[in-house]
Amino acid sequence: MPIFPVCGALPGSPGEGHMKVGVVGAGAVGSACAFALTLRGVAREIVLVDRTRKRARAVAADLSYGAPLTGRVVLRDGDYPDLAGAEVVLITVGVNEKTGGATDRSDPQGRLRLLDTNAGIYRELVPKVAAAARGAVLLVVTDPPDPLADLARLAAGHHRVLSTGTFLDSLRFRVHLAAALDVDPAAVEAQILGEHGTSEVFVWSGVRVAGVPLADVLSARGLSRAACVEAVEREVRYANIAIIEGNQASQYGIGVVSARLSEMILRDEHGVVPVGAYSERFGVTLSLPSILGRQGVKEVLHPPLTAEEEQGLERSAATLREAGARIGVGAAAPG
Ligand SMILES: NC(=O)c1ccc[n+]([C@@H]2O[C@H](COP(=O)([O-])OP(=O)(O)OC[C@H]3O[C@@H](n4cnc5c(N)ncnc54)[C@H](O)[C@@H]3O)[C@@H](O)[C@H]2O)c1
Repeated sequence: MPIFPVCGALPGSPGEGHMKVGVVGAGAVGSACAFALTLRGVAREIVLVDRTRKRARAVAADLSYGAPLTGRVVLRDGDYPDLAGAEVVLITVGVNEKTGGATDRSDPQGRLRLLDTNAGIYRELVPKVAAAARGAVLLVVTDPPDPLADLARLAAGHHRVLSTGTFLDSLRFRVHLAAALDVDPAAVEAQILGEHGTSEVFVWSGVRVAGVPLADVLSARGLSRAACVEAVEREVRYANIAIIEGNQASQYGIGVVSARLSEMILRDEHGVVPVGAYSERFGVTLSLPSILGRQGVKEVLHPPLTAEEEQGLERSAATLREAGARIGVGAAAPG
């Protein structure tokens, strides 16, 4: 329901560029997603759903008071049926790394430690989301997003399911490379592929600064590649844990990432970013550079990789297939 009484219809009309986005989960991440969606002017209507309705209502009300300075958007709290007509639904419910005990840098399981608990929540909730928001693209934000996207795809009964995957990791990669090289992150092209988790693959062979290969930039400055790799990977791999140690939850970066992905989908932009989608080749959801449009991933691109990176991607896929098997998703081995 609208936070405040509405006289007349909500802006826009469903099916005519209404741009309705659902955010399921109004915790730290869901609130940050709704905030970023509001600031970017992505949607005309944002519906927040949480098991604690009061929380969703409070977040929607809080954002509503800033919305007149952003764009024309109506924010509401709601229940699952209120997601009807949404074109994109972000799913952010579940335990986070802090409450789920996934903040140990030496734990090879990493975010996969949250899988069993969050899979239980997804089994119950995704059918309700899919029944209400029939044509929507579902964007899985909850950790670990890749196996949960596989579960959500089966529970929803369609393929319009993405995981935020390694888009955020890739931005962290760009930001730390840019800091190391003292350049604008916008000039750095760099990607992380595979799992949003400990088996992720840094594609060092593809790093460019305004088209110039990293090796050339480093050698022109007399810098060591090994030192750069070690320092940047350490920062990026544990970026979430460092944030949680200072502020309980990693939320703002993923909020902007989720809003930007929603925008690419709603506007049928054909943006190309590393995002998690089911891969026939790997038999599981994992991140590869993907062309995003109104129905989700339109096409996946396979960048050239070194033999080592290729092996890393195979290992990442195997890790995710094992995780899927653990929750009964039973991803088939690739043919
Ligand atoms: N994909 C990424 O890159 C990324 C980044 C940061 C966090 N995350 C993940 O996002 C998730 C949410 O994190 P958070 O910090 O917002 O947690 P949080 O505890 O602040 O919020 C979770 C919300 O989910 C709601 N919820 C829980 N179970 C529910 C259910 N069954 N039905 C409806 N609502 C329910 C809770 O009421 C709460 O409001 C975690 O899994 C976290 O690890 C993912």
